[in-house]
Order: sequence, then structure tokens, then C-alpha cells
Amino acid sequence: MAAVAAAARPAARRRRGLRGGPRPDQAGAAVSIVVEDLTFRYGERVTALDGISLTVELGERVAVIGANGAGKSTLARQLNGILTPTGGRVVVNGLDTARHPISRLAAEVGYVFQNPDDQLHARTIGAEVHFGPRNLGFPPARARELVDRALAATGLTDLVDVHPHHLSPARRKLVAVASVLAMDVPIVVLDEPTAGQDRVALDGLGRLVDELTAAGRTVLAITHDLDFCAERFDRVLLLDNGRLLADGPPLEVFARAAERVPQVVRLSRELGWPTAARTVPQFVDLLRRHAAG
Ligand SMILES: Nc1ncnc2c1ncn2[C@@H]1O[C@H](COP(=O)(O)OP(=O)(O)OP(=O)(O)O)[C@@H](O)[C@H]1O
Repeated sequence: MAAVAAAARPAARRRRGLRGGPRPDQAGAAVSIVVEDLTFRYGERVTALDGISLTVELGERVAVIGANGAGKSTLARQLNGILTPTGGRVVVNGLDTARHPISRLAAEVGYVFQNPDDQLHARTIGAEVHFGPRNLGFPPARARELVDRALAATGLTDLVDVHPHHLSPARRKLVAVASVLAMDVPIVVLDEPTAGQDRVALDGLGRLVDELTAAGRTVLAITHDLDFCAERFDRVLLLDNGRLLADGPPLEVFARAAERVPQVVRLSRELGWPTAARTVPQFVDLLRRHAAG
């Protein structure tokens, strides 16, 4: 947050009405993210992304999965300009990331870092969550409203005066999520949101994804949590060694990733069902139907 939100000055940008819904670009008004033949190298030796192309529509929810080192975080960091392409291009909400500063992109894309300690800097949770909307130039009353809503959505309302570093890493992650929510950006990128979270927080995060996309926000989440992925996402990108190996509905993509599937999917397959369950309730429902004959 420190890097992104601090860079979000000047506040006047928002007053000039430069943010909001998607603006027309070559791919059309409903397009949220365009990635064209994206290649990214760290130095000379490491090709972290290799010829990735995809389009994400406004309001879509997309999960990005893949083994450690597959390139997931590198892809996510292209979306807010922390990294820019070595080859190809990335366009978010009509803005080519290579042609706009991080400060401009911060008004379009909120990025929740994998490690919240890379993001949090304020002395209280309240101040942390307030930082982004204030720097983006929201009028005070609107900023207050956004902060209150973000705190409530992440279950942190009663902790506004607490120092983030007095919380567990999983709770600090929720502070990072709240900080991004409060910025009210059209595109939200979550890097490993569920790591270390308990069931209550997991359900809360799932509801957040539902609410954000219902409100027309685009959500892209990097995750190793395949249950979360299967339960909450309609579209999954499978990265493998910097390449986009599969892009489609969860069950189709899991079929390409034989060893990486949620338990209910694996159980469905082991039981020889023609249609696999994606979630536990679906599994129970199918089990009842099969048992009934
Ligand atoms: N700052 C860096 N300098 C050099 N190489 C890097 C750097 N960051 C990542 N890499 C390399 O780029 C490749 C992709 O890394 P990336 O972190 O994007 O993968 P990932 O899929 O997010 O992995 P994980 O699930 O472990 O977070 C890996 O080979 C990694 O070692």
C-alpha cells in the first residue's frame, strides 16, 4: 500500500473524474483487462511469463492457479504497473500499463500483496484503511463511508485503533484487503487471500468476491486454495512455467491439472460420476441422488 497509495497523489485526479467505469478502448467498453502476448523477464535469465494472452470482462471473477514459480504473482504485478512487460502489452480499464505511472493505475487496480507486511505501514488499522481513499482524493464523508464499509466487510470494525502488527499474519492480510476495498477501484487483484485464514474469514472473503463482482468490479485472485477457487470462481487460469496452460471453467481446467484438484472433484472422479462436484454442497447433493438410484 505504501508504494501504491502514496503514489496515488495528486488527489485532484479523482476530482477531475479520471476514474470510474471502463473507458472505451480497442477491445470494447465492457473489457476490464487485456493481456496481449505478454512476456516478462527478470534480468537476462529468468523468463517468468512467456506469451500470455487473455481478456477479462468487467465484473468477471477469475482465479489464477499454478505451481510455485509458475508466474502467478508476476502476472498480477503487471496489472498495476509494479512490473511492466518485457514484450507484449497489458491494458487495464483502457490504460496501457507501460504508458501510465503507478499513481494513475492505482485508481483503477487495487492490489493486495501476497505478504501484507509489504503493504501495511500505518500505526492503526483505521489509519491504514483510510490512507488509500484519502490519497485518491475522495471527499472526507465518502472516504469515511468507504472505510467503514471495508472494515465491516472484513470483520475489522472493532479493531480500528489496533496496530496492524499486533494481529496475526492472516488478520493482517484482511487489513490489506480492507485497504484495497476502501479505494473503491474497478479491478481488485488478490494475491493469496485465503492463506492461513480460518473458516469464518474464508466465508467472509468468498462473500466479498461475490459482492464485488455483483457490484460490477472485476476480481482476479491468485490462489493455491483450490476449494476456494472451485467454490467462488467461474473462470480459472492455469499457469505453468510462465505459460497459460488452460483458461476456462474450474472443472475443465482441473482436468488439465490432474494432480491439483479439490478433494470433492477427486472423490467424484474416484466414484466414477459422469459430472464432478465443485463444492461440498454439490457433492452431498450428487451423493444423495446417486444413493437414491
Ligand atoms: N524478483 C525476482 N527476481 C528474479 N526472479 C524472480 C523474481 N521474482 C520471481 N522470480 C522468478 O520468476 C518466476 C515466477 O515467479 P512468481 O513469483 O511470479 O511465481 P508464482 O507462481 O507467483 O509462485 P508462488 O506460488 O511461489 O508465489 C520464478 O522462477 C521465480 O523464481
